[in-house]
Parts: sequence; structure tokens; C-alpha cells
Amino acid sequence: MYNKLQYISQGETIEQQLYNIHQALDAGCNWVQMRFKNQTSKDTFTLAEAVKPLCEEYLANFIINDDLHLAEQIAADGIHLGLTDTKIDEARAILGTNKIIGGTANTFEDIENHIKNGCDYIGLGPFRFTNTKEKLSPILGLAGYFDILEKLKKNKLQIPVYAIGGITVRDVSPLLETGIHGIAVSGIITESDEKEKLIQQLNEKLYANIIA
Ligand SMILES: Cc1ncc(COP(=O)(O)OP(=O)(O)O)c(N)n1
Ligand SMILES: Cc1ncsc1CCOP(=O)(O)O
Ligand SMILES: [Mg+2]
Repeated sequence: MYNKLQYISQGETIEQQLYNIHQALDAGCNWVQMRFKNQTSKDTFTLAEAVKPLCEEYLANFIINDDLHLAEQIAADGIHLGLTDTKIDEARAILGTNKIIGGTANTFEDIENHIKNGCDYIGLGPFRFTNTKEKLSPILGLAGYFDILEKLKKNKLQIPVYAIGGITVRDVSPLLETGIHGIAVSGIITESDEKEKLIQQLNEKLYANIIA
């Protein structure tokens, strides 16, 4: 089963991205989504080529945001696709069954469609407002997660769901009660001065009910 914590990278330059990803790995993250928006393909490729061996060294999963061609080219572990990105079934046809494909959802119907199209996990959000992403879909709040996760249970649909959007340590336990599998975070890890402590706190909460 997938790790319950996914770090979504931040940084305006290749150097900042590499620094932030390295720090997150050093602090204990073992799933990185490389999100480097509005850049040239040359720069995203250069970054991905540097991040791949780094993630291998830390035995971390490495997935790419948006860019299917890049994910294929560098043989990343997978990709995360939004509602207006390449369709999940197209990506599956190209990447095959061994790669991880994540899909963004804001509603129960989005999740239903993603499951039909062969998605591996869902990034459901936003939980709350965040500056990390522009043009946010409607905010779900805790009630939105309860509602959507309840519908999944009623319809006997199973897929790991990750909450995303402005999540802090305090949100983890209430979010887990809705039935989510894990969380995808960017800002709290990038901005933390005590990343190791933060990741330990997040993991303690995320894995609180799991017997080793
Ligand atoms: C885990 C996870 N969930 C949701 C998103 C958002 O994807 P998308 O809607 O395509 O927005 P961008 O990240 O591409 O701006 C995500 N990246 N990861
Ligand atoms: C990519 C994305 N999609 C919805 S919210 C979000 C950003 C999550 O980042 P943060 O944890 O900093 O709010
Ligand atoms: Mg996208």
C-alpha cells in the first residue's frame, strides 16, 4: 500500500526545487511529487534527471506532476494528473500497469470516473484555501470529505484517497476519521524550520492506528 504522506515540491528555480526536495527526503519523506509549474521543458527535464537518482538513493517514490511525456521519458514511478490534464485512461495506456497514476478529484463523481479509468490513488481537495495553487476548485472542508468518503463506502468503491490543500498537523486526525488514506502536502514541509520533527509528527498521526 502507498505511503500515507506525499510531499509536493515547491521552488521557482531548479536549485530551489532540488534544495527543497533534498531537505524533505533528508527529513524522512519517502514520496515526492515534482511540481515545477510554468517552466521550459528543458528545465523540467534537467530537474527531473537530478531528482530521480536522489529519490532512488532515499528509496522514495518519485512521481511527476502534469507532464506525461516527461514521466515516460525519465521512467519516473508515476504521474499526478488533474481534471484538465491528460486523461487517466490515456496515461494508463502509455505508462502501463506498473506505474502509479494519481488523479485530482473535487467530487464523488470525479472519483467514480477516475476509478473506471484505472487511477491508482485520488488527490481529493482542496481541504481549505491555500496559496500554493491558483484557481482552486470549491473548498471541501471536513464536511465535504465526510460526505464524499461516505458515498464511496455506500457504493462499495475502494481507492486510496489523499486529502490536499492547506493541511496542517492538527488536521490529520480529523481528516483520517473521514476515511482518507493519507495526505499530500507542500507548504508546511517546504516552509518548516524543523522538517524532521514535523514529518515525524505527521507520520505518528497518519500511522497511529496501524499495528506494526
Ligand atoms: C496529490 C495531488 N492531488 C491534487 C493535485 C492537484 O492537481 P491539479 O489539479 O492538476 O493541479 P496542479 O497541481 O497541476 O496545479 C496534485 N498536484 N497532487
Ligand atoms: C496542488 C494542490 N492542489 C490542490 S491544493 C494544492 C496545493 C497543496 O499545497 P499546500 O499543502 O501548500 O496547501
Ligand atoms: Mg495538474
